[in-house]
Amino acid sequence: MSELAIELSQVTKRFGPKVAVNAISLSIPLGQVYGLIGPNGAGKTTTFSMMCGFLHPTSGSLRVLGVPPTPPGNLKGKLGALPQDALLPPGWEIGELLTYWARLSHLPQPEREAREALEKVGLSENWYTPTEALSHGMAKRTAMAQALMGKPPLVLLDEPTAGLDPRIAAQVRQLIRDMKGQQTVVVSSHNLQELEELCDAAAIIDKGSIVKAGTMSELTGLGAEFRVQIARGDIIPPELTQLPGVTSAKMESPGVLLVRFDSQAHKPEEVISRTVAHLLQTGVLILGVTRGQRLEDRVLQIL
Ligand SMILES: Nc1ncnc2c1ncn2[C@@H]1O[C@H](COP(=O)(O)OP(=O)(O)OP(=O)(O)O)[C@@H](O)[C@H]1O
Repeated sequence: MSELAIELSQVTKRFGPKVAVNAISLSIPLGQVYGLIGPNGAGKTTTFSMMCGFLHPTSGSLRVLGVPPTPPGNLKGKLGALPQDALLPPGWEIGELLTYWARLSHLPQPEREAREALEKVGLSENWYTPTEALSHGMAKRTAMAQALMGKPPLVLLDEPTAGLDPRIAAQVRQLIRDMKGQQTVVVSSHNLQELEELCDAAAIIDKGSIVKAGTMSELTGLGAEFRVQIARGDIIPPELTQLPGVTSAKMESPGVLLVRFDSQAHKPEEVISRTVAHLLQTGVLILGVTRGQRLEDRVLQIL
């Protein structure tokens, strides 16, 4: 198997005249938590559905765990998926339903898998609850439990925390953190703080195309820029660009100095310390220093 969990090459999906996904190329290494970011209608769910093998691309090619994802049997037992609007069949108790699904996936100890998965999503008390009696959040957690059963090497989660209360959402985030390095997880969410915390890398999609992709550190500029909150004093940017490593310096907004630096040749701590020392020497008073930019701000800037 290749070192890539997922590889999309020039993948396009049309629905009649509508181009939902437009020539996307994407590589997701094994063991990463990878985020799909984008506004409503960007094409995230369509991309997910193609990765799961639920939809066939109009053109381009996909490889998931080294094989084409269609027909879906290609990935049997290797892929756990939480679709965006997971619907549970009526007339089942959830323990019974998960055990049935575990059997369908040929897991060796179906009932045990079902119990462990329900425990992970905080529903261990609900073994006998009928599917019709589940709240939206409980139904979502049941669907998530299905995706986790058997510890598949690849887990695709479309908006896993949307509609969950804060305590359960935090529990789901911890589950994803625990999978890091052991399973590959692709997760889409509109909660960008959540993705910033969880993901090793992400792609920002808009109108079916990737507008930016990279590691979280690249996306947030963590290794290449910092901001200094200025309380008082005169900033002379040309003086700052004379400092070793500093490539640009400008007032981004009143009281906020943005400094970019050459992260290949210089360590962040050295450039930051030199800059701060220079500012202090020239009588500038500083309120704080932050590295990079919040993912949310970055995404709003890009889209
Ligand atoms: N079956 C379909 N038939 C026609 N158009 C579709 C179909 N599925 C999706 N689309 C369109 O494709 C585009 C991408 O939709 P998609 O659901 O992938 O977006 P998304 O990024 O997941 O959005 P959201 O954040 O709202 O869930 C949208 O314009 C949507 O209307």
